[in-house]
Amino acid sequence: MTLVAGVDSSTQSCKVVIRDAATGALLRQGRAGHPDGTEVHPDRWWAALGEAVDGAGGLDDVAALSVGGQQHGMVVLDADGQVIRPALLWNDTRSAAAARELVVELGGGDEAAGRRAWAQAVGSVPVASLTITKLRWLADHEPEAAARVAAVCLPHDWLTWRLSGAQGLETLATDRSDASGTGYFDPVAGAYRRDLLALALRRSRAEVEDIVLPRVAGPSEAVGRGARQVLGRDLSHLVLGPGCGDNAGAALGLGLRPGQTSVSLGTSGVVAAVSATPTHDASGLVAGFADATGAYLPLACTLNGARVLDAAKTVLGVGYEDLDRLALSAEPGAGGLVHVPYLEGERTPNLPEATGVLTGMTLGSLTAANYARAAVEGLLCLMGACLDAVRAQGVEVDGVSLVGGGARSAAVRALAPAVLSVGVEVPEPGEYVADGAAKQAAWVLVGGEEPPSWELAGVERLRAEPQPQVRAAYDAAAALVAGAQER
Ligand SMILES: Nc1ncnc2c1ncn2[C@@H]1O[C@H](COP(=O)(O)OP(=O)(O)O)[C@@H](O)[C@H]1O
Ligand SMILES: O=C(CO)[C@@H](O)[C@H](O)COP(=O)(O)O
Repeated sequence: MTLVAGVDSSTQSCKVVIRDAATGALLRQGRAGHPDGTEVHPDRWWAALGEAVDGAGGLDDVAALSVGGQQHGMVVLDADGQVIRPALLWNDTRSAAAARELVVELGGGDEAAGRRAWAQAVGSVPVASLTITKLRWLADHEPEAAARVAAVCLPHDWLTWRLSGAQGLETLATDRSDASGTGYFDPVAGAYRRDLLALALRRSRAEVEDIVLPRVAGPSEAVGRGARQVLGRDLSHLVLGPGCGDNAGAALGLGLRPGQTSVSLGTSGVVAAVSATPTHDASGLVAGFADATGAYLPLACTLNGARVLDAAKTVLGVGYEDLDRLALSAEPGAGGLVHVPYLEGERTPNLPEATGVLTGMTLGSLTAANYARAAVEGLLCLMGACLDAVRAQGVEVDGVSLVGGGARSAAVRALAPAVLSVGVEVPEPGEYVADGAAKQAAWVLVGGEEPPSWELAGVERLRAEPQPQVRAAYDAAAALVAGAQER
Protein backbone atom coordinates (compact mmCIF):
# COMPACT_ATOMS: atom_id res chain seq x y z
CA MET A 1 0.00 0.00 0.00
CA THR A 2 1.39 3.45 -0.93
CA LEU A 3 0.73 6.10 1.71
CA VAL A 4 0.42 9.87 1.30
CA ALA A 5 0.23 12.64 3.88
CA GLY A 6 -1.71 15.89 3.83
CA VAL A 7 -1.15 18.83 6.17
CA ASP A 8 -3.53 21.64 7.07
CA SER A 9 -1.57 24.39 8.81
CA SER A 10 -4.64 26.46 9.65
CA THR A 11 -5.22 29.45 11.88
CA GLN A 12 -5.88 27.57 15.11
CA SER A 13 -4.01 24.31 14.60
CA CYS A 14 -1.94 22.00 12.44
CA LYS A 15 -3.57 18.77 11.29
CA VAL A 16 -1.89 15.86 9.53
CA VAL A 17 -3.72 12.99 7.84
CA ILE A 18 -2.15 9.86 6.39
CA ARG A 19 -4.17 8.10 3.72
CA ASP A 20 -3.92 5.24 1.29
CA ALA A 21 -3.00 6.84 -2.05
CA ALA A 22 -5.16 4.43 -4.04
CA THR A 23 -8.44 4.50 -2.08
CA GLY A 24 -8.10 7.55 0.16
CA ALA A 25 -8.77 5.42 3.27
CA LEU A 26 -7.75 7.26 6.44
CA LEU A 27 -5.04 5.39 8.32
CA ARG A 28 -3.64 7.80 10.91
CA GLN A 29 -3.92 11.43 11.94
CA GLY A 30 -2.36 13.96 14.31
CA ARG A 31 -3.00 17.48 15.47
CA ALA A 32 -1.28 20.27 17.43
CA GLY A 33 -2.43 23.75 18.43
CA HIS A 34 -1.18 27.10 17.11
CA PRO A 35 -0.85 30.15 19.36
CA ASP A 36 -3.67 32.69 19.48
CA GLY A 37 -3.26 36.06 17.87
CA THR A 38 -3.06 37.57 14.42
CA GLU A 39 0.75 37.80 14.39
CA VAL A 40 2.59 34.49 14.71
CA HIS A 41 6.23 33.54 14.23
CA PRO A 42 6.42 30.78 11.56
CA ASP A 43 8.65 28.76 13.91
CA ARG A 44 5.48 28.08 15.92
CA TRP A 45 3.85 26.47 12.85
CA TRP A 46 6.99 24.42 12.35
CA ALA A 47 6.92 23.16 15.94
CA ALA A 48 3.20 22.33 15.63
CA LEU A 49 3.87 20.47 12.36
CA GLY A 50 6.50 18.34 14.11
CA GLU A 51 4.07 17.57 16.95
CA ALA A 52 1.21 16.75 14.57
CA VAL A 53 3.49 14.47 12.50
CA ASP A 54 4.45 12.65 15.73
CA GLY A 55 0.76 12.33 16.58
CA ALA A 56 0.17 10.82 13.15
CA GLY A 57 2.78 8.15 13.79
CA GLY A 58 5.58 9.72 11.72
CA LEU A 59 6.30 9.72 8.00
CA ASP A 60 8.71 6.78 7.60
CA ASP A 61 6.22 4.78 5.52
CA VAL A 62 4.79 7.77 3.61
CA ALA A 63 5.75 8.30 -0.05
CA ALA A 64 4.54 11.87 -0.70
CA LEU A 65 3.28 14.86 1.26
CA SER A 66 1.60 18.17 0.45
CA VAL A 67 0.96 21.13 2.72
CA GLY A 68 -2.26 23.14 2.69
CA GLY A 69 -2.32 26.27 4.80
CA GLN A 70 -4.14 29.38 5.91
CA GLN A 71 -4.00 31.87 3.05
CA HIS A 72 -2.42 35.31 2.76
CA GLY A 73 -0.10 35.30 5.82
CA MET A 74 2.93 37.50 5.10
CA VAL A 75 6.17 35.58 5.66
CA VAL A 76 9.16 37.81 4.88
CA LEU A 77 12.67 36.36 4.64
CA ASP A 78 16.08 38.04 4.54
CA ALA A 79 18.92 37.12 2.20
CA ASP A 80 19.99 34.30 4.57
CA GLY A 81 16.50 32.82 4.58
CA GLN A 82 15.78 34.00 8.13
CA VAL A 83 12.27 35.14 9.06
CA ILE A 84 12.46 38.94 9.43
CA ARG A 85 9.45 39.39 11.71
CA PRO A 86 6.46 37.34 12.86
CA ALA A 87 3.97 36.69 10.08
CA LEU A 88 0.91 38.93 9.85
CA LEU A 89 -2.06 36.60 9.37
CA TRP A 90 -5.11 36.87 7.12
CA ASN A 91 -7.21 38.04 10.09
CA ASP A 92 -4.86 40.87 11.10
CA THR A 93 -6.63 44.11 10.18
CA ARG A 94 -3.82 46.60 10.81
CA SER A 95 -3.34 47.00 7.04
CA ALA A 96 -6.94 48.19 6.45
CA ALA A 97 -5.80 51.75 5.68
CA ALA A 98 -3.06 50.39 3.38
CA ALA A 99 -5.74 48.43 1.48
CA ARG A 100 -7.79 51.59 0.94
CA GLU A 101 -4.70 53.50 -0.25
CA LEU A 102 -3.70 50.80 -2.73
CA VAL A 103 -7.19 50.78 -4.24
CA VAL A 104 -7.24 54.55 -4.70
CA GLU A 105 -3.66 54.66 -6.01
CA LEU A 106 -4.26 52.09 -8.76
CA GLY A 107 -7.37 54.04 -9.73
CA GLY A 108 -5.32 57.23 -10.17
CA GLY A 109 -7.16 58.81 -7.23
CA ASP A 110 -10.58 57.34 -8.07
CA GLU A 111 -11.69 54.54 -5.73
CA ALA A 112 -14.26 53.02 -8.08
CA ALA A 113 -11.74 52.96 -10.93
CA GLY A 114 -9.20 51.44 -8.55
CA ARG A 115 -11.58 48.64 -7.61
CA ARG A 116 -12.16 47.81 -11.25
CA ALA A 117 -8.43 47.91 -12.00
CA TRP A 118 -7.52 45.56 -9.14
CA ALA A 119 -10.35 43.14 -9.94
CA GLN A 120 -9.19 43.05 -13.55
CA ALA A 121 -5.49 42.72 -12.71
CA VAL A 122 -5.53 40.02 -10.03
CA GLY A 123 -9.19 38.98 -9.62
CA SER A 124 -9.55 40.55 -6.16
CA VAL A 125 -9.84 44.02 -4.66
CA PRO A 126 -7.35 44.42 -1.80
CA VAL A 127 -8.71 44.19 1.75
CA ALA A 128 -6.67 43.95 4.95
CA SER A 129 -6.41 40.16 4.60
CA LEU A 130 -4.38 40.07 1.39
CA THR A 131 -0.58 39.78 1.55
CA ILE A 132 -0.06 42.84 -0.62
CA THR A 133 -1.69 45.19 1.91
CA LYS A 134 0.51 43.78 4.66
CA LEU A 135 3.59 44.56 2.55
CA ARG A 136 2.44 48.17 2.20
CA TRP A 137 1.94 48.28 5.97
CA LEU A 138 5.48 46.92 6.46
CA ALA A 139 6.98 49.50 4.09
CA ASP A 140 5.26 52.32 5.98
CA HIS A 141 5.59 51.15 9.59
CA GLU A 142 8.76 49.06 9.66
CA PRO A 143 10.91 50.44 6.85
CA GLU A 144 14.12 48.82 8.18
CA ALA A 145 12.42 45.42 8.06
CA ALA A 146 11.00 46.15 4.61
CA ALA A 147 14.48 47.08 3.34
CA ARG A 148 15.77 43.62 4.35
CA VAL A 149 13.10 41.68 2.46
CA ALA A 150 14.80 39.26 0.05
CA ALA A 151 11.82 36.92 -0.40
CA VAL A 152 8.10 36.92 0.36
CA CYS A 153 6.17 33.69 0.76
CA LEU A 154 3.03 32.28 2.35
CA PRO A 155 2.59 29.93 5.33
CA HIS A 156 2.28 26.79 3.19
CA ASP A 157 5.20 27.76 0.93
CA TRP A 158 7.44 28.30 3.94
CA LEU A 159 6.55 24.96 5.54
CA THR A 160 7.16 23.07 2.28
CA TRP A 161 10.49 24.89 1.91
CA ARG A 162 11.54 23.98 5.46
CA LEU A 163 10.61 20.33 4.83
CA SER A 164 12.87 20.39 1.77
CA GLY A 165 15.74 21.65 3.90
CA ALA A 166 15.46 25.37 3.02
CA GLN A 167 18.19 25.16 0.38
CA GLY A 168 18.33 28.78 -0.77
CA LEU A 169 15.55 31.22 -1.50
CA GLU A 170 15.34 30.24 -5.17
CA THR A 171 13.99 26.81 -4.17
CA LEU A 172 10.84 28.35 -2.66
CA ALA A 173 7.74 27.03 -4.45
CA THR A 174 4.01 27.56 -4.23
CA ASP A 175 0.91 26.76 -6.25
CA ARG A 176 -1.58 28.86 -8.19
CA SER A 177 -4.33 28.70 -5.53
CA ASP A 178 -2.27 30.26 -2.75
CA ALA A 179 -0.39 32.65 -5.09
CA SER A 180 -3.79 34.00 -6.20
CA GLY A 181 -4.43 35.23 -2.65
CA THR A 182 -1.37 37.47 -2.51
CA GLY A 183 -2.79 40.38 -4.51
CA TYR A 184 0.30 40.41 -6.76
CA PHE A 185 -0.44 37.30 -8.85
CA ASP A 186 -2.76 37.20 -11.85
CA PRO A 187 -4.43 33.76 -11.82
CA VAL A 188 -5.67 34.10 -15.40
CA ALA A 189 -2.24 34.85 -16.89
CA GLY A 190 -0.56 32.62 -14.29
CA ALA A 191 2.03 35.33 -13.65
CA TYR A 192 3.20 37.57 -10.83
CA ARG A 193 2.51 41.28 -11.15
CA ARG A 194 5.79 42.75 -9.92
CA ASP A 195 4.51 46.23 -10.79
CA LEU A 196 1.88 45.78 -8.03
CA LEU A 197 4.46 44.40 -5.62
CA ALA A 198 6.53 47.52 -6.34
CA LEU A 199 3.48 49.73 -5.71
CA ALA A 200 2.93 48.04 -2.34
CA LEU A 201 6.55 48.48 -1.26
CA ARG A 202 6.71 52.06 -2.63
CA ARG A 203 9.60 51.11 -4.90
CA SER A 204 10.23 51.12 -8.63
CA ARG A 205 9.64 48.00 -10.69
CA ALA A 206 13.43 47.58 -11.06
CA GLU A 207 13.92 47.78 -7.29
CA VAL A 208 11.73 44.72 -6.65
CA GLU A 209 13.18 42.65 -9.50
CA ASP A 210 15.48 40.74 -7.13
CA ILE A 211 12.89 39.97 -4.48
CA VAL A 212 12.34 36.22 -4.66
CA LEU A 213 8.74 35.11 -5.08
CA PRO A 214 8.08 31.37 -4.90
CA ARG A 215 8.01 29.51 -8.21
CA VAL A 216 4.40 28.67 -9.07
CA ALA A 217 4.31 24.93 -9.71
CA GLY A 218 1.62 23.03 -11.61
CA PRO A 219 -1.22 21.37 -9.65
CA SER A 220 0.37 17.92 -9.65
CA GLU A 221 4.02 18.82 -10.00
CA ALA A 222 6.58 17.64 -7.45
CA VAL A 223 8.50 20.61 -6.04
CA GLY A 224 11.29 18.62 -4.40
CA ARG A 225 12.00 15.98 -1.79
CA GLY A 226 12.19 16.04 1.96
CA ALA A 227 15.57 16.81 3.53
CA ARG A 228 17.82 14.20 5.10
CA GLN A 229 17.68 15.80 8.54
CA VAL A 230 14.53 17.73 9.25
CA LEU A 231 12.01 17.66 12.10
CA GLY A 232 14.42 15.23 13.76
CA ARG A 233 13.91 12.67 10.98
CA ASP A 234 15.24 11.59 7.61
CA LEU A 235 12.58 12.66 5.10
CA SER A 236 14.68 12.17 1.97
CA HIS A 237 12.28 9.45 0.73
CA LEU A 238 9.38 11.92 0.71
CA VAL A 239 8.18 13.53 -2.54
CA LEU A 240 6.84 17.02 -1.84
CA GLY A 241 3.78 18.31 -3.69
CA PRO A 242 3.23 22.02 -4.43
CA GLY A 243 0.65 22.38 -1.62
CA CYS A 244 -2.26 24.81 -1.76
CA GLY A 245 -4.27 27.45 0.05
CA ASP A 246 -6.58 25.91 2.64
CA ASN A 247 -9.80 26.75 0.81
CA ALA A 248 -8.56 25.21 -2.44
CA GLY A 249 -7.44 22.23 -0.35
CA ALA A 250 -10.95 21.83 1.07
CA ALA A 251 -12.45 21.96 -2.44
CA LEU A 252 -10.02 19.24 -3.55
CA GLY A 253 -10.72 17.17 -0.43
CA LEU A 254 -14.46 17.42 -1.01
CA GLY A 255 -14.01 16.62 -4.70
CA LEU A 256 -15.98 19.74 -5.69
CA ARG A 257 -16.60 20.06 -9.43
CA PRO A 258 -17.32 23.25 -11.36
CA GLY A 259 -20.73 24.48 -10.20
CA GLN A 260 -20.42 23.02 -6.68
CA THR A 261 -20.13 25.23 -3.60
CA SER A 262 -18.86 24.78 -0.05
CA VAL A 263 -19.55 26.68 3.15
CA SER A 264 -16.71 26.30 5.63
CA LEU A 265 -17.02 27.39 9.26
CA GLY A 266 -13.46 27.42 10.57
CA THR A 267 -11.81 30.47 12.12
CA SER A 268 -12.98 32.19 8.94
CA GLY A 269 -16.36 31.64 7.35
CA VAL A 270 -15.92 30.85 3.67
CA VAL A 271 -18.27 30.36 0.75
CA ALA A 272 -16.24 28.99 -2.16
CA ALA A 273 -17.33 27.66 -5.55
CA VAL A 274 -15.23 25.81 -8.11
CA SER A 275 -15.64 27.56 -11.45
CA ALA A 276 -14.29 26.95 -14.93
CA THR A 277 -14.15 30.71 -15.51
CA PRO A 278 -12.50 33.50 -13.51
CA THR A 279 -14.40 36.25 -11.68
CA HIS A 280 -13.47 39.93 -11.41
CA ASP A 281 -15.76 41.37 -8.73
CA ALA A 282 -15.11 45.11 -8.48
CA SER A 283 -17.34 45.30 -5.37
CA GLY A 284 -14.58 43.33 -3.65
CA LEU A 285 -17.01 40.98 -1.88
CA VAL A 286 -15.88 38.00 -3.94
CA ALA A 287 -12.19 37.23 -4.31
CA GLY A 288 -11.27 35.74 -7.68
CA PHE A 289 -8.89 33.06 -6.46
CA ALA A 290 -7.64 29.97 -8.30
CA ASP A 291 -8.37 26.42 -7.19
CA ALA A 292 -5.84 23.60 -6.84
CA THR A 293 -6.66 21.83 -10.11
CA GLY A 294 -6.21 24.54 -12.74
CA ALA A 295 -9.70 26.07 -12.45
CA TYR A 296 -10.94 29.02 -10.35
CA LEU A 297 -12.33 29.42 -6.83
CA PRO A 298 -14.51 32.51 -6.44
CA LEU A 299 -14.68 32.93 -2.70
CA ALA A 300 -16.30 35.16 -0.09
CA CYS A 301 -14.53 35.02 3.26
CA THR A 302 -15.52 36.48 6.62
CA LEU A 303 -13.31 37.24 9.61
CA ASN A 304 -16.01 35.77 11.83
CA GLY A 305 -16.56 32.02 11.62
CA ALA A 306 -16.98 29.27 14.20
CA ARG A 307 -15.56 31.48 16.94
CA VAL A 308 -18.94 33.25 17.00
CA LEU A 309 -20.17 30.03 18.59
CA ASP A 310 -17.20 29.99 20.97
CA ALA A 311 -18.06 33.53 22.07
CA ALA A 312 -21.73 32.61 22.65
CA LYS A 313 -20.82 29.59 24.70
CA THR A 314 -18.43 31.69 26.82
CA VAL A 315 -21.13 34.30 27.44
CA LEU A 316 -23.62 31.61 28.42
CA GLY A 317 -21.06 29.60 30.40
CA VAL A 318 -21.99 26.36 28.59
CA GLY A 319 -20.34 23.77 26.36
CA TYR A 320 -21.04 23.12 22.65
CA GLU A 321 -23.79 20.58 23.35
CA ASP A 322 -25.71 22.91 25.65
CA LEU A 323 -25.28 25.78 23.23
CA ASP A 324 -26.84 23.60 20.53
CA ARG A 325 -29.63 22.48 22.86
CA LEU A 326 -30.45 26.06 23.86
CA ALA A 327 -30.40 27.30 20.25
CA LEU A 328 -32.67 24.49 19.10
CA SER A 329 -35.12 25.10 21.94
CA ALA A 330 -35.84 28.66 20.74
CA GLU A 331 -38.19 29.63 17.91
CA PRO A 332 -36.93 30.71 14.46
CA GLY A 333 -36.09 34.41 14.67
CA ALA A 334 -34.99 34.07 18.33
CA GLY A 335 -37.98 36.02 19.66
CA GLY A 336 -36.79 39.09 17.74
CA LEU A 337 -33.19 38.97 18.94
CA VAL A 338 -30.76 39.53 16.07
CA HIS A 339 -26.99 39.10 16.35
CA VAL A 340 -24.74 40.62 13.71
CA PRO A 341 -21.50 38.88 14.68
CA TYR A 342 -18.78 41.26 13.51
CA LEU A 343 -16.76 40.29 16.59
CA GLU A 344 -13.39 40.67 14.85
CA GLY A 345 -14.39 43.55 12.59
CA GLU A 346 -15.44 42.18 9.22
CA ARG A 347 -14.03 41.56 5.76
CA THR A 348 -17.21 40.59 3.86
CA PRO A 349 -18.67 43.19 3.95
CA ASN A 350 -15.43 45.16 4.26
CA LEU A 351 -15.92 46.80 7.67
CA PRO A 352 -12.59 46.15 9.43
CA GLU A 353 -13.36 48.58 12.27
CA ALA A 354 -16.93 47.37 12.91
CA THR A 355 -18.03 45.59 16.07
CA GLY A 356 -20.89 43.13 16.56
CA VAL A 357 -24.38 44.11 17.68
CA LEU A 358 -27.35 42.45 19.33
CA THR A 359 -30.68 44.08 18.49
CA GLY A 360 -34.28 43.38 19.48
CA MET A 361 -33.59 43.08 23.19
CA THR A 362 -36.69 43.19 25.41
CA LEU A 363 -37.46 41.70 28.80
CA GLY A 364 -39.22 38.95 26.89
CA SER A 365 -36.69 38.25 24.16
CA LEU A 366 -33.46 38.37 26.16
CA THR A 367 -33.21 34.72 27.18
CA ALA A 368 -30.28 32.32 27.04
CA ALA A 369 -32.11 30.23 24.43
CA ASN A 370 -32.86 33.21 22.19
CA TYR A 371 -29.29 34.48 22.48
CA ALA A 372 -27.89 31.06 21.54
CA ARG A 373 -30.30 30.91 18.59
CA ALA A 374 -29.42 34.45 17.51
CA ALA A 375 -25.71 33.57 17.52
CA VAL A 376 -26.25 30.53 15.28
CA GLU A 377 -28.70 32.37 13.02
CA GLY A 378 -26.39 35.41 12.83
CA LEU A 379 -23.43 33.28 11.77
CA LEU A 380 -25.53 31.51 9.15
CA CYS A 381 -26.98 34.79 7.85
CA LEU A 382 -23.44 36.13 7.46
CA MET A 383 -22.75 33.06 5.32
CA GLY A 384 -26.04 33.60 3.47
CA ALA A 385 -24.89 37.08 2.49
CA CYS A 386 -21.64 35.55 1.20
CA LEU A 387 -23.64 33.03 -0.83
CA ASP A 388 -25.58 35.90 -2.41
CA ALA A 389 -22.33 37.69 -3.26
CA VAL A 390 -21.00 34.56 -4.98
CA ARG A 391 -24.30 34.13 -6.86
CA ALA A 392 -24.05 37.74 -8.02
CA GLN A 393 -20.87 36.68 -9.86
CA GLY A 394 -22.91 34.32 -12.00
CA VAL A 395 -22.27 31.21 -9.93
CA GLU A 396 -25.40 29.06 -9.66
CA VAL A 397 -25.82 27.70 -6.16
CA ASP A 398 -28.54 25.15 -5.59
CA GLY A 399 -26.86 23.28 -2.77
CA VAL A 400 -23.81 23.54 -0.53
CA SER A 401 -21.41 21.24 1.31
CA LEU A 402 -20.99 22.33 4.93
CA VAL A 403 -17.57 21.70 6.50
CA GLY A 404 -15.12 23.10 9.09
CA GLY A 405 -15.13 22.87 12.88
CA GLY A 406 -18.43 24.78 13.10
CA ALA A 407 -20.20 22.05 11.09
CA ARG A 408 -19.78 19.86 14.19
CA SER A 409 -22.51 21.95 15.82
CA ALA A 410 -25.92 20.20 15.72
CA ALA A 411 -27.66 23.59 15.77
CA VAL A 412 -25.63 24.89 12.83
CA ARG A 413 -26.46 21.77 10.83
CA ALA A 414 -30.15 21.87 11.76
CA LEU A 415 -30.67 25.58 10.99
CA ALA A 416 -28.42 25.84 7.91
CA PRO A 417 -30.89 24.72 5.19
CA ALA A 418 -33.69 27.04 6.41
CA VAL A 419 -31.49 30.10 7.02
CA LEU A 420 -29.40 29.64 3.85
CA SER A 421 -32.49 28.62 1.84
CA VAL A 422 -30.59 25.85 0.02
CA GLY A 423 -30.11 22.12 0.37
CA VAL A 424 -27.13 21.35 2.60
CA GLU A 425 -24.89 18.30 2.44
CA VAL A 426 -22.76 17.59 5.48
CA PRO A 427 -20.00 15.06 4.91
CA GLU A 428 -18.72 13.22 7.97
CA PRO A 429 -16.81 15.59 10.28
CA GLY A 430 -13.22 15.52 9.07
CA GLU A 431 -10.16 17.47 7.99
CA TYR A 432 -11.05 18.27 4.40
CA VAL A 433 -8.16 20.70 3.85
CA ALA A 434 -5.62 18.11 4.97
CA ASP A 435 -7.50 15.51 2.92
CA GLY A 436 -7.22 17.75 -0.16
CA ALA A 437 -3.50 18.14 0.44
CA ALA A 438 -3.17 14.33 0.77
CA LYS A 439 -5.11 13.89 -2.46
CA GLN A 440 -2.76 16.32 -4.15
CA ALA A 441 0.23 14.30 -2.88
CA ALA A 442 -1.36 11.15 -4.39
CA TRP A 443 -1.91 13.03 -7.67
CA VAL A 444 1.77 14.02 -7.70
CA LEU A 445 2.69 10.34 -7.39
CA VAL A 446 0.31 8.88 -9.97
CA GLY A 447 0.14 11.81 -12.40
CA GLY A 448 -2.64 12.26 -14.97
CA GLU A 449 -4.94 15.12 -15.94
CA GLU A 450 -7.35 14.80 -13.00
CA PRO A 451 -6.80 14.34 -9.27
CA PRO A 452 -7.62 10.88 -7.90
CA SER A 453 -11.28 10.53 -7.01
CA TRP A 454 -11.71 9.26 -3.48
CA GLU A 455 -15.15 8.32 -2.13
CA LEU A 456 -16.61 10.71 0.50
CA ALA A 457 -17.94 8.82 3.51
CA GLY A 458 -21.35 9.30 5.12
CA VAL A 459 -22.84 12.42 3.55
CA GLU A 460 -25.92 13.70 5.46
CA ARG A 461 -28.44 15.49 3.19
CA LEU A 462 -30.51 18.21 4.87
CA ARG A 463 -33.53 20.09 3.52
CA ALA A 464 -35.91 22.53 5.24
CA GLU A 465 -38.55 25.12 4.47
CA PRO A 466 -36.67 28.41 3.84
CA GLN A 467 -37.02 31.09 6.54
CA PRO A 468 -36.41 34.33 4.62
CA GLN A 469 -37.75 36.39 7.55
CA VAL A 470 -34.67 35.43 9.62
CA ARG A 471 -32.36 36.75 6.94
CA ALA A 472 -34.50 39.88 6.40
CA ALA A 473 -34.25 40.80 10.09
CA TYR A 474 -30.51 40.18 9.99
CA ASP A 475 -30.04 42.28 6.84
CA ALA A 476 -31.84 45.20 8.49
CA ALA A 477 -29.59 45.01 11.56
CA ALA A 478 -26.45 44.60 9.40
CA ALA A 479 -27.45 47.69 7.40
CA LEU A 480 -27.53 49.69 10.65
CA VAL A 481 -23.95 48.60 11.44
CA ALA A 482 -22.76 49.47 7.92
CA GLY A 483 -24.52 52.85 8.12
CA ALA A 484 -22.87 53.62 11.47
CA GLN A 485 -19.45 52.80 9.96
CA GLU A 486 -20.02 55.16 7.04
CA ARG A 487 -20.84 58.11 9.32
N1 LIG B 1 -18.89 20.71 18.54
C1 LIG B 1 -18.63 21.92 18.04
N2 LIG B 1 -19.63 22.81 17.90
C2 LIG B 1 -19.39 24.02 17.38
N3 LIG B 1 -18.18 24.47 16.98
C3 LIG B 1 -17.15 23.62 17.12
C4 LIG B 1 -17.31 22.32 17.64
N4 LIG B 1 -16.09 21.74 17.63
C5 LIG B 1 -15.22 22.65 17.12
N5 LIG B 1 -15.86 23.79 16.83
C6 LIG B 1 -15.30 25.03 16.26
O1 LIG B 1 -14.34 24.73 15.31
C7 LIG B 1 -13.42 25.82 15.24
C8 LIG B 1 -12.16 25.33 14.63
O2 LIG B 1 -12.49 24.86 13.34
P1 LIG B 1 -11.38 24.53 12.27
O3 LIG B 1 -12.09 24.23 10.99
O4 LIG B 1 -10.45 23.50 12.81
O5 LIG B 1 -10.65 25.95 12.21
P2 LIG B 1 -9.31 26.40 11.49
O6 LIG B 1 -9.18 25.48 10.29
O7 LIG B 1 -9.53 27.81 11.13
O8 LIG B 1 -8.18 26.26 12.48
C9 LIG B 1 -13.32 26.34 16.67
O9 LIG B 1 -13.23 27.76 16.65
C10 LIG B 1 -14.63 25.91 17.27
O10 LIG B 1 -15.47 27.03 17.38
O1 LIG C 1 -8.40 34.41 4.44
C1 LIG C 1 -8.93 33.36 4.15
C2 LIG C 1 -9.37 33.08 2.77
O2 LIG C 1 -9.29 34.18 1.92
C3 LIG C 1 -9.13 32.32 5.23
O3 LIG C 1 -9.98 31.32 4.83
C4 LIG C 1 -7.80 31.77 5.67
O4 LIG C 1 -7.32 30.96 4.61
C5 LIG C 1 -7.88 31.06 7.02
O5 LIG C 1 -8.64 29.92 7.00
P1 LIG C 1 -9.12 29.04 8.26
O6 LIG C 1 -8.01 28.95 9.24
O7 LIG C 1 -10.35 29.66 8.80
O8 LIG C 1 -9.41 27.70 7.64
